[in-house]
Amino acid sequence: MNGTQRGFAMPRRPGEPPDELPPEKPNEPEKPAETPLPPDATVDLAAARRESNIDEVLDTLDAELVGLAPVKARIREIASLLLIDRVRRRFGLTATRPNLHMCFTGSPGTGKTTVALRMAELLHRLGYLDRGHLVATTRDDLVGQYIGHTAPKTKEVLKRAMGGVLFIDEAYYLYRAENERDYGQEAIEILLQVMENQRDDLVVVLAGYPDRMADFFHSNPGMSSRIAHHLDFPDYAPDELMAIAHRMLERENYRFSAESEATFREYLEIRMRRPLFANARSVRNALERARLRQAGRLVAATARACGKRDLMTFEPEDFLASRVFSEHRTGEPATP
Ligand SMILES: Nc1ncnc2c1ncn2[C@@H]1O[C@H](COP(=O)(O)OP(=O)(O)OP(=O)(O)O)[C@@H](O)[C@H]1O
Repeated sequence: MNGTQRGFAMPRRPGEPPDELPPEKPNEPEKPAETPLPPDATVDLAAARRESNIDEVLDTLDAELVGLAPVKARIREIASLLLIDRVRRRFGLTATRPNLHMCFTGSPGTGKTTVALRMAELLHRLGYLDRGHLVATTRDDLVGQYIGHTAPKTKEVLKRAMGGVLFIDEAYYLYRAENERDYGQEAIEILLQVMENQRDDLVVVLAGYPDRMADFFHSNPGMSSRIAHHLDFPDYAPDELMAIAHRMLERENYRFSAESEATFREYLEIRMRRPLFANARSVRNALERARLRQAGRLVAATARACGKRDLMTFEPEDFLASRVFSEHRTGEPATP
């Protein structure tokens, strides 16, 4: 359907599926290059690597995320595989495109969405995905509340994600074992079909807590068999969280005073043991709140001139005013 025809299309009735997904392409071997290189030719892999611009994405990933060495290593492996596939095609060597659907397990705030975003960019640069964008979803984006609503909803999301990465956070909520007629099952079936038949156009990343993902795969072996890569995102240790905080501050032109660094570390050690702790996301939120307090402190101190150093520096009171400290002192229950 071209753009003009679409403009004159009849409005959809409620519950009627939207335009169908793009036609399925069988996962055929890649076509060889028009004129393959002769068998005795050689290719400069470093130049091929430069041309694809993948190092830029890999360097961004390194700069952006502290730690996560095994995750970064796996991403480099996938990048190498796709680069070699490209070079093979230049020699007329065919191979089916690798399955790249993935599962990212880890607690909230461990970097799963950020890595999925960089992955999408990388796959685009290597010619695997046409667009390389990320569509982040949860059950509510895919599953309807009434009969007939789920298929159109799921297909609409899939259509938006075509050419990029579809990220499904807490994917296990799609499946509700206690309710046989849950509409989530319908979404899973559509996803399975697209993951199999249109994997040249879309990479699906399922994300969530490790134990719940394991249960989900146990109940949905079809889904499990379509996942090629499992990447684990462990919780961060206090030193890593401090390194993350430093990196965040550096990017925003802030810094800790010597005393406030120790206060922030103490804050983190308490916060980590309380409910709803979300790793790097909690670090980000704590720094945002400290920024607010620092601004209040500076504006209130009208008797004192304010220099660049003051504007950049967090002091202990910017953290000590946090509820985490007061609740810790009084033993009150944690608040989000
Ligand atoms: N290793 C890290 N180094 C630096 N920043 C990090 C790291 N991991 C996560 N972050 C930052 O923490 C924030 C949350 O990360 P992200 O959204 O990728 O986590 P997530 O695992 O997808 O969490 P959620 O499931 O809650 O969305 C982002 O701002 C991200 O840049």
